[in-house]
Amino acid sequence: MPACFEVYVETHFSAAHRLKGYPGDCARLHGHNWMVEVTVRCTQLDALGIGIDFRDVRTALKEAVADLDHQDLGEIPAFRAQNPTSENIARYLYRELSSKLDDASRRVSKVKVCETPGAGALYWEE
Ligand SMILES: Nc1nc2c(c(=O)[nH]1)N=C([C@H](O)[C@H](O)COP(=O)(O)OP(=O)(O)OP(=O)(O)O)CN2
Ligand SMILES: [Zn+2]
Repeated sequence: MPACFEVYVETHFSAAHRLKGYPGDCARLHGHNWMVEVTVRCTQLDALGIGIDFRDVRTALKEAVADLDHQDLGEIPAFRAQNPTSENIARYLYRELSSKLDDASRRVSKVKVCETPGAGALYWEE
């Protein structure tokens, strides 16, 4: 069986959103402190025993999240045609991060987004 490590880094961002068509208060503009966790699957370790440096993951994650931080998410092009739900934000960040971090020996395996402690969504592609 091939060796497999998963390396993860978490961060937060603050933003406003509304869920168009939602049958309740989430249809109104409101804010969250979102938690985002990215997990990178690595099949090799370097000479230091590192699959991917936490710092490299954190840099990519902070760059991706910077485009969302302190924004009204509905005004961001990625969320004009789809609601900025946890699911859609997780998919958006997965694709942003995959384009920066994937290589021959590692790939982003999942992104987790939580709007409130204990409730969120995970996205991955198989
Ligand atoms: N599957 C999803 N369900 C909901 C989402 C979502 O993105 N994916 N989003 C919302 C709203 O954004 C809502 O603001 C968050 O709801 P909730 O987790 O219930 O948070 P509250 O602060 O409203 O918690 P209460 O304890 O209910 O006050 C809804 N659903
Ligand atoms: Zn919300």
